[in-house]
Amino acid sequence: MRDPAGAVIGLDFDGTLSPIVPDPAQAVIHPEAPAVLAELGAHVLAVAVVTGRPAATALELGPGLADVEGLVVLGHYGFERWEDGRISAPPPPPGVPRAEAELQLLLGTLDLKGVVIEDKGRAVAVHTRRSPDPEGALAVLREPLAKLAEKHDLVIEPGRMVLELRPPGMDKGHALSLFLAEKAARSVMFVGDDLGDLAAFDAVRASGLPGVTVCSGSAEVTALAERADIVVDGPQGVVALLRELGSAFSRS
Ligand SMILES: O=P(O)(O)OC[C@H]1O[C@H](O[C@H]2O[C@H](CO)[C@@H](O)[C@H](O)[C@H]2O)[C@H](O)[C@@H](O)[C@@H]1O
Repeated sequence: MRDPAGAVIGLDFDGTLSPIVPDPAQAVIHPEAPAVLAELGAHVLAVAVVTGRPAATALELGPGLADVEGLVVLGHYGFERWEDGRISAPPPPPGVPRAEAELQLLLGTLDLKGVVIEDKGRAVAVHTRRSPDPEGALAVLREPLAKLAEKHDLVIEPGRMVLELRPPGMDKGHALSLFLAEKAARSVMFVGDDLGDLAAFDAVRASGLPGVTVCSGSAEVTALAERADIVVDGPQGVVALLRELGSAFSRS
């Protein structure tokens, strides 16, 4: 609060800026989030959305985000970077299309209702939220998906009613650490809701900077709340907290 010009604010997308919905393609950012981020962005060193989504998808589902001055989107857990209208990323890993082709066959043999594949380009996610028994379906999928990931040099990223097969070598913690160093941040706040955000919480602690971790709370994930400095009530609570911060900076 004393030095906003040195602060980096990192935010997850789904479940943090955007309420969880059954169909990933229908997710949409909280309507007030872009304006609130724009106000915050005018005071702090940098605002970054750090997400498992492809950066372009986060921007599509977050109309108004691209207009937030100075905003950076670190997509695919940090493999991709969107800034000033441009995306940079390493070449996509060959294992993903191969794993996806086998995944279709695998799901055909398992006879699970309501299980849906999300083709993310550099990764592939298997969602169970729309299954009659989402947790049960996850339990059935865990082992065969782990084997499939290993076969194609990928790793499993578990999330809210989802198992994702993605390339190794990057996570939100590493992405946030690199960003803090690049910006020469003097303090940091990270807001997240899911297991993939724990690495970013660790990065906040490891940075040695004055830092605060915020959990966008839900009944679905409790591990994050246990590790957070502050717990707020889902995306509505996140937006309220960010609005309060922005207003406080504007007053001072
Ligand atoms: O890092 P994030 O921004 O939190 O992205 C993580 C995953 O989010 C999406 O799935 C989650 O949100 C969906 C829409 O609300 C929901 O239907 C699903 O159950 C959640 O797991 C997204 O579809 C994944 O690709 C992201 O990796």
